[in-house]
Parts: sequence; structure tokens; C-alpha cells
Amino acid sequence: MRNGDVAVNNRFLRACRREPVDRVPVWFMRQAGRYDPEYRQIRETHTLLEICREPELCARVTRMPVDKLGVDAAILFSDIMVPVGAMGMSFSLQENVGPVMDRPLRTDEDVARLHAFHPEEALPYVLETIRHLADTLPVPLIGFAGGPFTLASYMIEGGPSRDYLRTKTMMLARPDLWHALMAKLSEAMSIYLRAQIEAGASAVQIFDSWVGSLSVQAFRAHVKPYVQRMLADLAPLGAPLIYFGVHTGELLREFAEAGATVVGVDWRTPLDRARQRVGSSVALQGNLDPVCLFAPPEALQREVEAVLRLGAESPGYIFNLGHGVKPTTDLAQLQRVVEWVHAFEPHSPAVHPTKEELA
Ligand SMILES: Cc1c2[nH]c(c1CCC(=O)O)Cc1[nH]c(c(CCC(=O)O)c1C)Cc1[nH]c(c(CCC(=O)O)c1C)Cc1[nH]c(c(C)c1CCC(=O)O)C2
Repeated sequence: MRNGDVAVNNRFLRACRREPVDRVPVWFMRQAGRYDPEYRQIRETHTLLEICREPELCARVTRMPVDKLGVDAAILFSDIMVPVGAMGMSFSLQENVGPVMDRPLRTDEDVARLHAFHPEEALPYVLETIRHLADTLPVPLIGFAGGPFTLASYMIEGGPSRDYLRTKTMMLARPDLWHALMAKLSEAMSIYLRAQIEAGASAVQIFDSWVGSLSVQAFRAHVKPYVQRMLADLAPLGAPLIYFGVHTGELLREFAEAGATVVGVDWRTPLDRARQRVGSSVALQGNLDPVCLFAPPEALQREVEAVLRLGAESPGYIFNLGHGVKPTTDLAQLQRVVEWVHAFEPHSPAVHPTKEELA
């Protein structure tokens, strides 16, 4: 694969497709962010949404971790809330808090007012950024959108939440309204992701970060059909489809069944257990605890290697954190992790302690 004169490193895409790889591919959720002094400097003069709206700057920020860390994929710099604005709900991104809606979504009228959007018309800058990156990056570009539960939770709660009380109450008390909302969100995000792939994203990730707050039964009844529909709509495009949320150990099998081709795993579930749950037809991505990046290098290296041994046991594995890079992380620690992941021999049989050694 080439971009003009640049050869594109495709080990990330090969691993997504469970094909043999020379090295385990690695990228980090939130790999462009406040841990990087250059990013903090840009943020002194631009808000996050301003960066998103300026294709040249947005492409530069997207590319920074590729050049600084040596990761095997870039992820579009944007936010899951960007298309929420295009659907007619205004919000702000508050530092150290997250998205806060100007007016939360609570009533039938609020759901009726939410509208579909044409990505080329409503968010032309996103697609322009993707086109520019797809022509110039030395690694594949991952596009993304928020998952329907996570977007609904911000809309309904009005901001971050601990217990998703209003969201789950709507699900139970007003199933008709809930289903209307899920249908609108999943359809809009599926159109948005399709546009990203058509503009040049090689893979997409659905960040349903907070869906792990649901029981397996609630996920099956109230969310899974919509995720399944999104994934089925996108499957014919041939791009790998990553589905991720935190606290989702019990849901991993459901994610694979819903049609994800790559399942993201947080740090709570060991990757061998995740593999048992999802079967052999999908790839896995994860799952170093982001807090391990605050450990001394020797301790960090042990943790990275422990993750690699479990993850690389079967084909189709992408190294990542179990959630996003924390803002106070040391950039040098991320560089070390990339080096160690790339030094690991993916095909060497994992070294298991013998029964005698364990005894
Ligand atoms: C839940 C969620 C959001 N946004 C996103 C999610 C899903 C991933 C996850 O679970 O973390 C997705 C997201 N947000 C951002 C990206 C960029 C791409 C990347 O490097 O991963 C991605 C993939 C930029 C951003 N989006 C945000 C930042 C924080 C830094 C800044 O304000 O510049 C970044 C880099 C703001 C944001 N936006 C959101 C939150 C919770 C926050 C953090 C608030 C804070 O810590 O100040 C909503």
C-alpha cells in the first residue's frame, strides 16, 4: 500500500483482519491530547472544536503521535460530540469535565427535533481533514463515532454521569421514546462513518465508552439491535469495524455477535479470557491499564509484556490501552511502550509457567 511516494505501514489493518503480521501493531486511544506539550501549546490559542474545524491544523494534530510515538495507526482528531451539534443539539466541552449539553434531551419533542445530517454539508471539515490525511499519512487512518448508548447518555443526562439514572429510566419507562432515539442516533452515526470511510478512513471505531453500565440483558434488549444494524450497514465497505466500551467484560461476546470485526477490551478483562468470550473470528484490541504508564519503566515493561503474551497468543491482535491516555502521562513512557511492543516476537510461543512452577 502506498500514499504517493510514502509506503503505508499496514500491520494494523492486517491484524484487524487476523492476517499474519511482522510485529504487533500498536496505537493508543486519545493518542493526540494534553500529555503532549505541543498539543497543550496549540490549545492555548484554539479550543478543541476550533482545531476540529480547521482541516490543516486538525490533520497536523492527528499526525503528531504518528511522528512522535511511532504508532501503527492514526485516529482522526475530533470528538464524539461533533456530530451531535450537526443533529441540532448544542453543547460545550468543559475542561476536566467533558461534554455538557445546553439543554438536555428529555421529552418526545426533544427526540422529534433531533435531525439527520448530510456529512458533506454539515461537517465538510471532517471529511476534508480525512481526505488530506489519507493522501499523506504513512499509516492507516481510523475514523470514529460515538456509540448510540454513550451519545444518548450525554444527551439525556446533560453531561457526564455516574449512574445513568435518567438514561436507564427512559429506557425502562419510555421504551418507545428510547427506541426512537436509538434509531435516530444509530442511523446518523452509520451515515457519518460511511462518509468517513468513503473519504479515506481505513477502519472505524465506535466508542460506546459507557455501554458497560448496562446488564447483558439490557444491552441485548435496548442497544444491541441498533449496534448490529450499524455494523451490518458498514460491513459491505470492507473496512475493519472496532467496537469499544469500558467495563464491558460481560458484553464482549455480544459485541462479536453484533458484527464487530475488532473488539476493544478494557484492562479489567485479561485478553485470554476475552478471546474465549469472542471466539476466533474477530480481532482483539487492548488492554494495558492507562495508569501503568505512571509506573517506573521496569514495572511498565513487565505490564506491557504481560498484556502482549496474552494478546498475541492468537492471530488478530492490536496493542492499545484499556482506555484513553491520561493527560498527565509522560510522552517518553508512550514511546517506550511502542518500542517494547515492536520488539516483541508475535509468533514466538508464549512462555507459560509449568504446573510445577505455579505450585
Ligand atoms: C466519552 C468520549 C468523549 N470524546 C470521546 C469519547 C470516547 C472515548 C473515551 O471513552 O474516552 C472520543 C474522542 N475525543 C477526542 C478524540 C481524539 C482522537 C484521539 O486521539 O483518540 C476521541 C477519539 C479528543 C478529545 N476530546 C476531549 C479532549 C480533552 C482535551 C482537550 O480539551 O483538549 C480530547 C483530546 C474532551 C472530552 N470529550 C469527551 C470527554 C469525556 C472529554 C474529556 C474532558 C477533559 O478531560 O477535559 C467525550
